[in-house]
Amino acid sequence: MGNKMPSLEEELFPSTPGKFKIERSHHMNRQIYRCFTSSSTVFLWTLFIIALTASYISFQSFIDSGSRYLSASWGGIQWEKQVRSSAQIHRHGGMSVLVTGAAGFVGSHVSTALKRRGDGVVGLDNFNDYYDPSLKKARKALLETHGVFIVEGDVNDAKLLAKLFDVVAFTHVMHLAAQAGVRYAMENPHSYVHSNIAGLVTLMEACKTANPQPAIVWASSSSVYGLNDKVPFSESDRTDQPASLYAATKKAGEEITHTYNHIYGLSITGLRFFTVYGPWGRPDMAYFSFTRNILQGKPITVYRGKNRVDLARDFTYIDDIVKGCIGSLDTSEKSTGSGGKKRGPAPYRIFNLGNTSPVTVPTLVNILERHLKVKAKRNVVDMPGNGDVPYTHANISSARRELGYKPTTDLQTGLKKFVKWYLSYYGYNNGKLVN
Ligand SMILES: O=C(O)[C@H]1O[C@H](OP(=O)(O)OP(=O)(O)OC[C@H]2O[C@@H](n3ccc(=O)[nH]c3=O)[C@H](O)[C@@H]2O)[C@H](O)[C@@H](O)[C@@H]1O
Repeated sequence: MGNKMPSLEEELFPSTPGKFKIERSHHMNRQIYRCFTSSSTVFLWTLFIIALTASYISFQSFIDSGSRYLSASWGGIQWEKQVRSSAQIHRHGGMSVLVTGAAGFVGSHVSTALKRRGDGVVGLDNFNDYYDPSLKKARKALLETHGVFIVEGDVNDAKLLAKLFDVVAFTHVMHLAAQAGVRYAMENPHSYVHSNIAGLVTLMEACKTANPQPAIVWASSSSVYGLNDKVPFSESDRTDQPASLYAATKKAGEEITHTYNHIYGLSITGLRFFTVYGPWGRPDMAYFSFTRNILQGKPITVYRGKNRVDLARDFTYIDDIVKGCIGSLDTSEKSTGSGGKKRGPAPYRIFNLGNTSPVTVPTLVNILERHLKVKAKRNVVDMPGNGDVPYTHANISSARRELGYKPTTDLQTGLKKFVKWYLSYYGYNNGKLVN
Protein backbone atom coordinates (compact mmCIF):
# COMPACT_ATOMS: atom_id res chain seq x y z
CA MET A 1 0.00 0.00 0.00
CA GLY A 2 2.95 2.27 0.92
CA ASN A 3 4.05 2.11 -2.72
CA LYS A 4 1.69 4.59 -4.17
CA MET A 5 1.88 4.97 -7.86
CA PRO A 6 3.15 8.51 -8.56
CA SER A 7 0.69 10.73 -10.30
CA LEU A 8 1.64 12.12 -13.61
CA GLU A 9 2.07 15.48 -11.97
CA GLU A 10 4.32 13.96 -9.32
CA GLU A 11 6.32 12.16 -11.89
CA LEU A 12 6.93 15.37 -13.70
CA PHE A 13 7.10 17.59 -10.62
CA PRO A 14 8.05 15.29 -7.63
CA SER A 15 7.43 16.80 -4.16
CA THR A 16 10.94 16.14 -2.79
CA PRO A 17 12.92 19.14 -3.87
CA GLY A 18 16.25 17.29 -4.09
CA LYS A 19 14.79 14.49 -5.99
CA PHE A 20 12.97 16.95 -7.97
CA LYS A 21 16.17 18.74 -8.75
CA ILE A 22 18.00 15.60 -9.69
CA GLU A 23 15.13 13.91 -11.33
CA ARG A 24 14.05 17.11 -13.03
CA SER A 25 17.45 18.04 -14.32
CA HIS A 26 18.03 14.51 -15.46
CA HIS A 27 14.66 14.45 -17.10
CA MET A 28 15.13 17.93 -18.53
CA ASN A 29 18.54 17.02 -19.84
CA ARG A 30 17.06 14.09 -21.60
CA GLN A 31 14.30 16.30 -22.91
CA ILE A 32 16.67 19.07 -23.90
CA TYR A 33 19.04 16.55 -25.41
CA ARG A 34 16.22 14.95 -27.33
CA CYS A 35 14.91 18.32 -28.23
CA PHE A 36 18.39 19.50 -29.13
CA THR A 37 19.21 16.46 -31.17
CA SER A 38 15.92 16.70 -33.06
CA SER A 39 16.08 20.50 -33.61
CA SER A 40 19.74 20.36 -34.55
CA THR A 41 18.90 17.70 -37.10
CA VAL A 42 16.15 19.88 -38.47
CA PHE A 43 18.48 22.84 -38.33
CA LEU A 44 21.23 20.99 -40.15
CA TRP A 45 18.80 19.67 -42.71
CA THR A 46 17.45 23.18 -43.24
CA LEU A 47 20.96 24.50 -43.66
CA PHE A 48 21.73 21.70 -46.06
CA ILE A 49 18.60 22.38 -48.15
CA ILE A 50 19.28 26.14 -48.18
CA ALA A 51 22.86 25.52 -49.28
CA LEU A 52 21.69 23.10 -51.94
CA THR A 53 19.08 25.57 -53.25
CA ALA A 54 21.56 28.44 -53.19
CA SER A 55 24.18 26.48 -55.08
CA TYR A 56 21.52 25.34 -57.58
CA ILE A 57 20.40 28.95 -58.15
CA SER A 58 23.94 30.25 -58.49
CA PHE A 59 24.77 27.36 -60.80
CA GLN A 60 21.72 28.21 -62.91
CA SER A 61 22.63 31.89 -63.09
CA PHE A 62 26.20 30.89 -63.89
CA ILE A 63 24.88 28.78 -66.77
CA ASP A 64 22.52 31.65 -67.79
CA SER A 65 25.13 34.36 -67.72
CA GLY A 66 27.67 32.00 -69.23
CA SER A 67 25.44 31.25 -72.17
CA ARG A 68 24.46 34.93 -72.43
CA TYR A 69 28.10 35.96 -72.61
CA LEU A 70 28.74 33.22 -75.11
CA SER A 71 25.73 33.96 -77.31
CA ALA A 72 25.39 37.76 -76.91
CA SER A 73 27.97 40.31 -77.82
CA TRP A 74 27.49 42.51 -74.76
CA GLY A 75 28.67 42.54 -71.20
CA GLY A 76 32.01 42.44 -69.45
CA ILE A 77 34.45 45.04 -68.18
CA GLN A 78 35.86 45.95 -71.58
CA TRP A 79 32.35 46.37 -73.02
CA GLU A 80 31.32 48.66 -70.16
CA LYS A 81 34.44 50.73 -70.70
CA GLN A 82 33.55 51.20 -74.38
CA VAL A 83 29.97 52.16 -73.50
CA ARG A 84 31.10 54.69 -70.88
CA SER A 85 33.69 56.26 -73.12
CA SER A 86 31.21 56.57 -76.01
CA ALA A 87 28.67 58.21 -73.66
CA GLN A 88 31.21 60.77 -72.44
CA ILE A 89 30.02 64.38 -72.89
CA HIS A 90 32.61 66.76 -74.35
CA ARG A 91 30.81 70.11 -74.24
CA HIS A 92 29.29 72.30 -71.57
CA GLY A 93 25.60 71.53 -71.09
CA GLY A 94 25.82 68.54 -73.43
CA MET A 95 23.67 65.43 -73.29
CA SER A 96 24.25 61.70 -73.30
CA VAL A 97 22.00 60.02 -75.81
CA LEU A 98 21.11 56.39 -76.35
CA VAL A 99 20.42 56.12 -80.09
CA THR A 100 18.48 52.99 -81.03
CA GLY A 101 18.78 51.95 -84.66
CA ALA A 102 22.16 53.70 -84.72
CA ALA A 103 23.41 51.59 -87.64
CA GLY A 104 20.33 52.57 -89.64
CA PHE A 105 19.99 55.40 -92.12
CA VAL A 106 18.66 58.21 -89.88
CA GLY A 107 20.31 56.75 -86.76
CA SER A 108 23.82 56.83 -88.18
CA HIS A 109 23.45 60.44 -89.35
CA VAL A 110 21.97 61.66 -86.05
CA SER A 111 24.65 59.83 -84.03
CA THR A 112 27.45 61.42 -86.05
CA ALA A 113 25.95 64.91 -85.75
CA LEU A 114 25.51 64.61 -81.98
CA LYS A 115 29.02 63.26 -81.47
CA ARG A 116 30.51 66.00 -83.63
CA ARG A 117 29.14 68.74 -81.41
CA GLY A 118 30.38 67.04 -78.25
CA ASP A 119 27.41 65.08 -76.97
CA GLY A 120 27.79 61.55 -75.63
CA VAL A 121 26.28 58.88 -77.88
CA VAL A 122 25.81 55.16 -77.40
CA GLY A 123 24.27 53.27 -80.29
CA LEU A 124 22.09 50.18 -80.18
CA ASP A 125 21.26 48.12 -83.25
CA ASN A 126 20.29 44.51 -83.95
CA PHE A 127 21.83 44.51 -87.47
CA ASN A 128 18.89 42.52 -88.86
CA ASP A 129 18.84 41.50 -92.50
CA TYR A 130 15.74 43.40 -93.66
CA TYR A 131 18.23 44.95 -96.07
CA ASP A 132 21.90 44.21 -96.69
CA PRO A 133 23.54 44.16 -93.23
CA SER A 134 26.92 44.96 -94.79
CA LEU A 135 25.67 48.53 -95.33
CA LYS A 136 24.81 48.69 -91.63
CA LYS A 137 28.28 47.36 -90.76
CA ALA A 138 29.85 50.00 -92.98
CA ARG A 139 27.85 52.72 -91.19
CA LYS A 140 28.99 51.23 -87.87
CA ALA A 141 32.63 51.34 -88.97
CA LEU A 142 32.20 54.98 -89.98
CA LEU A 143 30.63 55.81 -86.61
CA GLU A 144 33.53 54.16 -84.83
CA THR A 145 35.91 56.59 -86.51
CA HIS A 146 33.85 59.35 -84.86
CA GLY A 147 34.06 57.63 -81.47
CA VAL A 148 30.52 56.24 -81.41
CA PHE A 149 30.22 52.72 -80.05
CA ILE A 150 27.27 50.63 -81.25
CA VAL A 151 26.05 47.85 -78.99
CA GLU A 152 24.78 44.88 -80.96
CA GLY A 153 21.41 44.02 -79.44
CA ASP A 154 17.66 44.30 -79.73
CA VAL A 155 15.29 46.80 -78.11
CA ASN A 156 13.27 43.78 -77.00
CA ASP A 157 16.15 42.72 -74.74
CA ALA A 158 15.06 44.15 -71.37
CA LYS A 159 18.20 42.88 -69.58
CA LEU A 160 20.44 44.67 -72.04
CA LEU A 161 18.46 47.91 -71.72
CA ALA A 162 18.59 47.71 -67.90
CA LYS A 163 22.35 47.16 -68.11
CA LEU A 164 22.82 50.14 -70.42
CA PHE A 165 20.86 52.43 -68.08
CA ASP A 166 22.86 51.00 -65.20
CA VAL A 167 26.17 51.85 -66.86
CA VAL A 168 25.12 55.30 -68.22
CA ALA A 169 22.66 57.87 -66.84
CA PHE A 170 21.31 58.75 -70.30
CA THR A 171 19.68 62.18 -70.42
CA HIS A 172 17.94 61.40 -73.75
CA VAL A 173 16.88 58.46 -75.87
CA MET A 174 16.65 58.91 -79.64
CA HIS A 175 14.54 55.92 -80.60
CA LEU A 176 14.93 55.15 -84.30
CA ALA A 177 15.06 51.34 -84.23
CA ALA A 178 12.03 50.04 -86.12
CA GLN A 179 10.78 47.75 -88.82
CA ALA A 180 10.50 50.25 -91.67
CA GLY A 181 8.94 49.95 -95.12
CA VAL A 182 5.28 50.31 -96.03
CA ARG A 183 4.76 47.44 -98.48
CA TYR A 184 6.91 44.79 -96.70
CA ALA A 185 4.27 44.68 -93.93
CA MET A 186 2.17 42.42 -96.14
CA GLU A 187 5.03 39.94 -96.38
CA ASN A 188 6.16 39.94 -92.77
CA PRO A 189 3.51 41.48 -90.52
CA HIS A 190 4.93 40.07 -87.30
CA SER A 191 8.27 41.81 -87.67
CA TYR A 192 6.35 45.11 -87.37
CA VAL A 193 4.62 43.99 -84.20
CA HIS A 194 7.94 42.70 -82.81
CA SER A 195 9.94 45.88 -83.38
CA ASN A 196 7.43 48.71 -83.49
CA ILE A 197 5.08 47.54 -80.75
CA ALA A 198 6.79 45.00 -78.45
CA GLY A 199 10.22 46.63 -78.80
CA LEU A 200 8.77 50.07 -78.12
CA VAL A 201 7.02 48.87 -74.95
CA THR A 202 10.22 47.18 -73.71
CA LEU A 203 12.12 50.42 -74.28
CA MET A 204 9.43 52.51 -72.55
CA GLU A 205 9.53 50.17 -69.56
CA ALA A 206 13.30 50.59 -69.32
CA CYS A 207 12.99 54.39 -69.63
CA LYS A 208 10.27 54.75 -67.01
CA THR A 209 12.29 52.64 -64.54
CA ALA A 210 15.58 54.44 -65.22
CA ASN A 211 16.70 56.94 -62.64
CA PRO A 212 16.95 59.66 -63.87
CA GLN A 213 14.32 59.06 -66.55
CA PRO A 214 15.54 60.18 -69.98
CA ALA A 215 13.56 62.42 -72.36
CA ILE A 216 12.50 60.44 -75.44
CA VAL A 217 12.44 61.52 -79.07
CA TRP A 218 11.30 58.83 -81.49
CA ALA A 219 10.44 58.24 -85.14
CA SER A 220 6.80 58.05 -86.09
CA SER A 221 5.87 58.35 -89.77
CA SER A 222 3.95 60.44 -92.28
CA SER A 223 2.11 57.20 -93.08
CA VAL A 224 -0.07 57.70 -89.97
CA TYR A 225 -2.14 60.18 -92.02
CA GLY A 226 -3.30 57.15 -94.04
CA LEU A 227 -6.48 57.87 -95.96
CA ASN A 228 -6.66 61.46 -94.69
CA ASP A 229 -7.12 63.61 -97.82
CA LYS A 230 -6.94 67.05 -96.24
CA VAL A 231 -3.63 68.54 -97.42
CA PRO A 232 -1.12 69.63 -96.33
CA PHE A 233 -1.11 67.23 -93.40
CA SER A 234 -1.20 68.96 -90.01
CA GLU A 235 -0.49 67.26 -86.71
CA SER A 236 -4.10 67.81 -85.62
CA ASP A 237 -5.55 66.03 -88.69
CA ARG A 238 -7.14 62.64 -88.24
CA THR A 239 -4.78 59.68 -88.09
CA ASP A 240 -7.24 56.89 -87.38
CA GLN A 241 -7.41 55.47 -90.92
CA PRO A 242 -4.04 53.79 -91.55
CA ALA A 243 -3.58 52.25 -95.00
CA SER A 244 -0.89 49.76 -93.97
CA LEU A 245 0.06 47.66 -90.97
CA TYR A 246 3.30 49.66 -90.84
CA ALA A 247 1.29 52.86 -90.42
CA ALA A 248 -0.93 51.17 -87.85
CA THR A 249 2.10 50.18 -85.73
CA LYS A 250 3.48 53.72 -85.91
CA LYS A 251 0.12 55.14 -84.89
CA ALA A 252 -0.01 52.59 -82.06
CA GLY A 253 3.44 53.84 -81.06
CA GLU A 254 2.05 57.35 -80.70
CA GLU A 255 -0.68 56.03 -78.38
CA ILE A 256 1.72 53.81 -76.42
CA THR A 257 4.16 56.67 -75.81
CA HIS A 258 1.21 58.84 -74.76
CA THR A 259 0.36 56.29 -72.07
CA TYR A 260 3.91 56.32 -70.71
CA ASN A 261 3.85 60.11 -70.73
CA HIS A 262 0.55 60.15 -68.85
CA ILE A 263 1.28 57.48 -66.24
CA TYR A 264 5.01 57.82 -65.65
CA GLY A 265 5.84 61.40 -66.61
CA LEU A 266 8.12 60.50 -69.53
CA SER A 267 8.90 63.46 -71.79
CA ILE A 268 7.90 62.37 -75.31
CA THR A 269 8.48 63.85 -78.76
CA GLY A 270 7.20 61.88 -81.77
CA LEU A 271 8.49 62.88 -85.22
CA ARG A 272 6.47 62.12 -88.33
CA PHE A 273 9.19 61.74 -90.97
CA PHE A 274 8.21 62.29 -94.61
CA THR A 275 10.00 59.89 -97.02
CA VAL A 276 13.59 60.62 -95.92
CA TYR A 277 16.34 60.13 -98.52
CA GLY A 278 20.05 60.80 -98.96
CA PRO A 279 23.58 59.36 -98.77
CA TRP A 280 23.91 56.14 -96.73
CA GLY A 281 20.15 55.65 -97.29
CA ARG A 282 17.91 52.59 -97.21
CA PRO A 283 18.21 50.23 -100.22
CA ASP A 284 14.54 49.23 -99.93
CA MET A 285 13.34 52.74 -100.74
CA ALA A 286 12.32 53.77 -104.25
CA TYR A 287 15.03 56.39 -104.95
CA PHE A 288 17.71 53.86 -103.90
CA SER A 289 16.40 50.78 -105.72
CA PHE A 290 15.62 52.87 -108.83
CA THR A 291 19.25 54.07 -108.88
CA ARG A 292 20.55 50.51 -108.60
CA ASN A 293 18.25 49.22 -111.36
CA ILE A 294 18.90 52.14 -113.69
CA LEU A 295 22.67 51.64 -113.38
CA GLN A 296 22.32 47.89 -113.94
CA GLY A 297 20.08 48.42 -116.98
CA LYS A 298 17.16 46.71 -115.24
CA PRO A 299 13.56 47.96 -115.49
CA ILE A 300 11.96 49.92 -112.66
CA THR A 301 8.32 49.69 -111.65
CA VAL A 302 6.62 53.06 -111.32
CA TYR A 303 3.28 52.89 -109.53
CA ARG A 304 0.43 55.11 -110.67
CA GLY A 305 -2.61 56.13 -108.63
CA LYS A 306 -6.33 55.98 -109.43
CA ASN A 307 -7.41 57.68 -112.68
CA ARG A 308 -3.80 57.60 -113.89
CA VAL A 309 -2.77 60.22 -111.34
CA ASP A 310 0.92 60.19 -110.48
CA LEU A 311 1.89 59.33 -106.91
CA ALA A 312 3.74 62.08 -105.06
CA ARG A 313 5.85 62.31 -101.92
CA ASP A 314 7.11 65.14 -99.76
CA PHE A 315 10.69 63.75 -100.08
CA THR A 316 12.84 65.13 -97.24
CA TYR A 317 16.61 65.30 -97.27
CA ILE A 318 18.52 63.57 -94.47
CA ASP A 319 20.44 66.67 -93.27
CA ASP A 320 17.17 68.53 -92.75
CA ILE A 321 15.77 65.57 -90.79
CA VAL A 322 18.92 65.45 -88.64
CA LYS A 323 18.42 69.13 -87.77
CA GLY A 324 14.82 68.38 -86.81
CA CYS A 325 15.92 65.47 -84.61
CA ILE A 326 18.58 67.51 -82.85
CA GLY A 327 16.19 70.47 -82.45
CA SER A 328 13.76 68.05 -80.80
CA LEU A 329 16.40 66.73 -78.40
CA ASP A 330 17.53 70.27 -77.54
CA THR A 331 14.02 71.52 -76.82
CA SER A 332 12.64 68.45 -75.07
CA GLU A 333 12.01 69.18 -71.42
CA LYS A 334 12.96 66.66 -68.77
CA SER A 335 10.86 63.67 -67.80
CA THR A 336 9.31 64.22 -64.39
CA GLY A 337 9.15 60.73 -62.89
CA SER A 338 11.64 58.72 -60.93
CA GLY A 339 11.75 55.14 -59.76
CA GLY A 340 8.73 54.38 -61.95
CA LYS A 341 6.59 57.12 -60.30
CA LYS A 342 5.29 60.25 -61.97
CA ARG A 343 6.09 63.47 -60.12
CA GLY A 344 4.25 65.91 -62.39
CA PRO A 345 3.05 66.47 -65.96
CA ALA A 346 5.66 66.05 -68.71
CA PRO A 347 5.49 67.30 -72.32
CA TYR A 348 4.00 65.13 -75.07
CA ARG A 349 4.77 66.55 -78.52
CA ILE A 350 4.25 65.42 -82.12
CA PHE A 351 5.85 67.14 -85.12
CA ASN A 352 5.76 66.71 -88.89
CA LEU A 353 9.24 66.74 -90.36
CA GLY A 354 8.75 67.12 -94.11
CA ASN A 355 10.02 69.28 -96.92
CA THR A 356 6.70 70.98 -97.78
CA SER A 357 7.06 70.48 -101.55
CA PRO A 358 5.72 67.16 -102.88
CA VAL A 359 7.31 65.74 -106.03
CA THR A 360 5.76 63.04 -108.22
CA VAL A 361 7.47 59.66 -108.60
CA PRO A 362 7.98 60.12 -112.41
CA THR A 363 9.73 63.44 -111.64
CA LEU A 364 11.95 61.64 -109.13
CA VAL A 365 12.91 59.22 -111.93
CA ASN A 366 13.64 62.13 -114.33
CA ILE A 367 16.00 63.69 -111.80
CA LEU A 368 17.81 60.38 -111.25
CA GLU A 369 18.19 59.88 -115.02
CA ARG A 370 19.83 63.30 -115.30
CA HIS A 371 22.23 62.72 -112.41
CA LEU A 372 23.11 59.18 -113.50
CA LYS A 373 23.22 60.07 -117.19
CA VAL A 374 21.38 56.83 -117.91
CA LYS A 375 17.84 56.38 -119.23
CA ALA A 376 15.51 54.35 -117.02
CA LYS A 377 13.48 51.45 -118.37
CA ARG A 378 10.10 52.39 -116.87
CA ASN A 379 7.39 49.91 -116.27
CA VAL A 380 4.32 51.93 -115.24
CA VAL A 381 1.66 49.92 -113.38
CA ASP A 382 -1.46 50.75 -111.40
CA MET A 383 -0.71 51.01 -107.70
CA PRO A 384 -1.51 47.64 -106.14
CA GLY A 385 -3.50 47.76 -102.91
CA ASN A 386 -0.42 47.20 -100.78
CA GLY A 387 -0.57 49.97 -98.22
CA ASP A 388 0.63 52.92 -100.29
CA VAL A 389 -1.04 56.30 -100.09
CA PRO A 390 -1.25 58.49 -103.20
CA TYR A 391 0.16 61.72 -101.85
CA THR A 392 1.97 63.19 -98.83
CA HIS A 393 2.55 66.85 -97.98
CA ALA A 394 3.68 68.16 -94.60
CA ASN A 395 2.56 71.28 -92.84
CA ILE A 396 5.67 72.05 -90.78
CA SER A 397 4.61 75.24 -89.03
CA SER A 398 4.69 73.60 -85.56
CA ALA A 399 8.21 72.24 -86.06
CA ARG A 400 9.33 75.58 -87.46
CA ARG A 401 7.94 77.45 -84.47
CA GLU A 402 9.04 75.09 -81.71
CA LEU A 403 12.18 73.41 -83.06
CA GLY A 404 13.47 76.06 -85.43
CA TYR A 405 13.09 73.42 -88.17
CA LYS A 406 13.64 74.82 -91.64
CA PRO A 407 14.35 72.40 -94.51
CA THR A 408 16.73 73.83 -97.09
CA THR A 409 17.41 71.01 -99.56
CA ASP A 410 15.23 70.42 -102.62
CA LEU A 411 14.96 66.98 -104.27
CA GLN A 412 17.22 67.92 -107.19
CA THR A 413 20.07 68.96 -104.87
CA GLY A 414 19.56 66.13 -102.40
CA LEU A 415 19.52 63.43 -105.08
CA LYS A 416 22.72 64.82 -106.56
CA LYS A 417 24.41 64.24 -103.20
CA PHE A 418 22.86 60.80 -102.95
CA VAL A 419 24.04 59.76 -106.43
CA LYS A 420 27.56 61.01 -105.69
CA TRP A 421 27.65 58.91 -102.53
CA TYR A 422 26.11 55.89 -104.30
CA LEU A 423 28.68 55.91 -107.07
CA SER A 424 31.59 56.22 -104.68
CA TYR A 425 30.24 53.66 -102.19
CA TYR A 426 29.41 50.99 -104.74
CA GLY A 427 32.40 51.80 -106.90
CA TYR A 428 30.62 52.70 -110.11
CA ASN A 429 32.42 54.77 -112.69
CA ASN A 430 30.59 55.98 -115.79
CA GLY A 431 27.83 53.50 -115.08
CA LYS A 432 30.24 50.57 -114.81
CA LEU A 433 30.89 48.62 -111.64
CA VAL A 434 34.62 48.88 -110.85
CA ASN A 435 34.77 46.66 -107.77
O1 LIG B 1 7.16 58.92 -95.07
C1 LIG B 1 7.18 57.91 -94.43
O2 LIG B 1 6.76 57.92 -93.28
C2 LIG B 1 7.67 56.62 -95.01
O3 LIG B 1 8.46 56.91 -96.14
C3 LIG B 1 8.88 55.82 -96.85
O4 LIG B 1 7.77 55.18 -97.44
P1 LIG B 1 7.37 55.60 -98.91
O5 LIG B 1 6.92 57.00 -98.97
O6 LIG B 1 6.45 54.54 -99.38
O7 LIG B 1 8.79 55.55 -99.67
P2 LIG B 1 9.29 54.65 -100.88
O8 LIG B 1 9.20 53.24 -100.55
O9 LIG B 1 10.63 55.16 -101.25
O10 LIG B 1 8.25 54.98 -102.05
C4 LIG B 1 8.17 56.30 -102.59
C5 LIG B 1 7.17 56.33 -103.69
O11 LIG B 1 7.61 55.51 -104.76
C6 LIG B 1 6.62 54.58 -105.12
N1 LIG B 1 7.26 53.34 -105.58
C7 LIG B 1 7.94 52.57 -104.73
C8 LIG B 1 8.56 51.43 -105.14
C9 LIG B 1 8.49 51.06 -106.47
O12 LIG B 1 9.05 50.03 -106.90
N2 LIG B 1 7.80 51.86 -107.31
C10 LIG B 1 7.18 53.00 -106.91
O13 LIG B 1 6.56 53.69 -107.72
C11 LIG B 1 5.76 54.40 -103.90
O14 LIG B 1 4.46 54.00 -104.28
C12 LIG B 1 5.79 55.79 -103.30
O15 LIG B 1 4.81 56.57 -103.87
C13 LIG B 1 9.63 54.85 -95.96
O16 LIG B 1 9.93 53.66 -96.66
C14 LIG B 1 8.89 54.54 -94.70
O17 LIG B 1 9.69 53.77 -93.85
C15 LIG B 1 8.53 55.84 -94.07
O18 LIG B 1 7.89 55.67 -92.87
